[in-house]
Amino acid sequence: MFEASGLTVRAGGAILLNDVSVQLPAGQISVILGPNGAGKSTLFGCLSGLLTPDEGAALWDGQNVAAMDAKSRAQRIGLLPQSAAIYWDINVRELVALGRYPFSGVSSKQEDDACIDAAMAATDCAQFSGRRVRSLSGGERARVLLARVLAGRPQWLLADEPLAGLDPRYQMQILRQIRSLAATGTGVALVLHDLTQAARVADHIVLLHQGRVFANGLARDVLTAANMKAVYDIACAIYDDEAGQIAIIPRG
Ligand SMILES: Nc1ncnc2c1ncn2[C@@H]1O[C@H](COP(=O)(O)OP(=O)(O)OP(=O)(O)O)[C@@H](O)[C@H]1O
Repeated sequence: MFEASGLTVRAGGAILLNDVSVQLPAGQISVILGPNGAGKSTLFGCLSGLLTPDEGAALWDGQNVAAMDAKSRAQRIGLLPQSAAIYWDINVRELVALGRYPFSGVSSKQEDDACIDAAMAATDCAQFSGRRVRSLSGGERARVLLARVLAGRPQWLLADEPLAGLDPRYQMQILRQIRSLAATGTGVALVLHDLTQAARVADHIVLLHQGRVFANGLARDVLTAANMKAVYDIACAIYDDEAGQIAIIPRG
């Protein structure tokens, strides 16, 4: 269980998170939604231990993440940041292999190679193995960056917009992979912007607005027309699809 307990983050005279408390169970997919600037990436900063909140704490099974040893935190929590910037023009396999860095000295080359190969297969990146990362398209890079995180076999995956730039086929493939990770007990939290994708994949949704939790629960209860109007200031049509899930169509 991951828990945000009363997280408050302030910067530059603004309150980025304001007393945010949520529980994110392992083995489930939690989707964090909210408008631009709502505080989603700031929340991931706190959950990953990269950002120390001014008040409150991110707790993993009761342990304060900010106080964890950095190496063991990196071995357990895989963070896919929102920015897809790549600063070194190394080859794709080398970049994915960086996901094994927290395990240097504790994992064998054979184990590292198996993790790298599996992550590249899961994201369909093996075909680019020897390519320079800067020669890849935006969607290809996004998959490679996800592969780097998966190569670390995290117990918790925090992925900030993992579907950004992916075509519909790869969106579905990556969501299938993420679902199967959760089914094996991995904790998963995703920031998404596509409301229908969020409804499809989420076990539960946390809707942030202006640094606060506006709603938290099942997709059907959170993604209501009234909540979408209040948070995004948009009108939405909400349909039941043939699979018994909801589709949310912004109408303007
Ligand atoms: N150092 C800072 N000083 C002032 N405001 C900041 C600072 N850092 C971040 N912010 C603001 O905090 C808010 C939350 O940022 P955050 O990146 O968490 O939003 P987000 O929900 O992830 O947005 P997006 O959907 O655009 O990625 C934004 O309005 C941002 O401008």
